[in-house]
Amino acid sequence: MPDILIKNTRIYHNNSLQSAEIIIEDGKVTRIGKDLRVSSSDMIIDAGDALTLPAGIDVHVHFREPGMTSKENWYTGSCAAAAGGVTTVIDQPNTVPPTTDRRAFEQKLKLARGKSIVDFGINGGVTGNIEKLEELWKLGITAFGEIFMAESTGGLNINEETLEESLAEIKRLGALATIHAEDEKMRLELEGLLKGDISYEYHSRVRPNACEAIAVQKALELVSKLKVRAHLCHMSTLEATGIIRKEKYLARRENKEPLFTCEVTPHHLFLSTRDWERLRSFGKMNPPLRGSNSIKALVNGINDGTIDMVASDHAPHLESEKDVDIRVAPSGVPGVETLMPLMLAAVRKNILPLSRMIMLTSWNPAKAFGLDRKSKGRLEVGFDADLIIVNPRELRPIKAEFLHSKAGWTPFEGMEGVFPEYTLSRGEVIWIEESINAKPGRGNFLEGRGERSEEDEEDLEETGETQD
Ligand SMILES: NC(=O)N[C@@H](CC(=O)O)C(=O)O
Ligand SMILES: [Zn+2]
Ligand SMILES: [Zn+2]
Repeated sequence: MPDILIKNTRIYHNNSLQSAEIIIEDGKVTRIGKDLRVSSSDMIIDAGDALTLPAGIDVHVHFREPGMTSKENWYTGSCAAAAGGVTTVIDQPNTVPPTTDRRAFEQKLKLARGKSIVDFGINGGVTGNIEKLEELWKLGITAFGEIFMAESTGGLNINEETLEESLAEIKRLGALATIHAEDEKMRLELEGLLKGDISYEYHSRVRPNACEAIAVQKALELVSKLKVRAHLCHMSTLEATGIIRKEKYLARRENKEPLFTCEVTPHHLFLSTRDWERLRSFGKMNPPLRGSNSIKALVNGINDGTIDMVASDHAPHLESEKDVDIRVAPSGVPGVETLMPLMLAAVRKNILPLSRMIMLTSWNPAKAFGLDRKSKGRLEVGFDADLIIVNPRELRPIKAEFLHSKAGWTPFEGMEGVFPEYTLSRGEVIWIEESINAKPGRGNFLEGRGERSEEDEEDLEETGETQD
């Protein structure tokens, strides 16, 4: 593997931006300093005073393969990630077949290994398949979920009883549960009441703020009852932010780390119910577009530590599928390629400080999903050289024609983003001069903590140890 010297760059270190040089050997950052001497370096990148930052870790993508490859596949999805400065993704289980047993997991793993150009984890589905959860965990899934408390793409939602039983099993395994929190009863009731409503905003009304708040409350009650580690996906409301802030405060008051983390998506931060007119059915996603009060609360939440990370919920659907009646259109918007550009643009616009943006996109997701074990999430000696080089002053309009997802459109069309000039994954330059520079299949599978090789199992049997 070539060694790389990045010179003439600035990094965020000790609470400030500092000039630095970075040496990368065997895929890892091995030295950070000034005027570093290298006898021979295979490649020198002159960053021209641009910033070098940790690349993004997107813990919530739907790459659609197997089964829905007209919308996306592991190659196109991972190219979109790389071009947007994301070098690690975690894929969701609502594919066809859903990732709910060994066979489906192995099928997805093989496809991803053959095609992904970025490193990846795979989540295991929870659909009432309680007897399969242990085998999925041992196969190396990153986490369970997203566990659907309400209907969304794929129809994998489960009822409250099954949710509780599944969470108890996930606790027994010592694994992490990720939860799509919306209240299905309320949604169904409102769907009946709003039968005559044919406006686009209907979708925001049928899944109102309370629909999320009720489910978040329920989920957190189960988390504290069962003491299971959990992660709340795509938080979108003022109410949920309030509940989470309070629960975290109560935990910390007792000197405990909260048992849960949460994420917010760029579409809930930067789009609102005002965009229904522009986006029409293209603005349909779960949870739905929200009003300005929620957006303000989410911005406060990302700044004060209530929200732990941003994730894209990259949910590609084709234009032809979206450009139909609001009730018929599938829910979800693409976003893996615009996650980092939009967050960097938000830093540029003083919506949040750069230090916080780095935490939200790299270290916090790495910690919460156990990827720190895999040397992910920091620009530091010893960590994987998963890096982006960006010029934060270069705001550019987002245009679907330059994006890599098969979706072919973006809800952020025309909005400003800061795109990476280079993306490095384990020291390999995979995005440079607006082009992908990577072979399909170079991405590594990042197996989860439950992964046990057959040898491990035999060792355990011999020593008579059992798993806790
Ligand atoms: N967010 C969405 O509206 N859709 C997601 C599923 C999900 O995350 O709920 C999808 O897979 O299409
Ligand atoms: Zn979801
Ligand atoms: Zn999702």
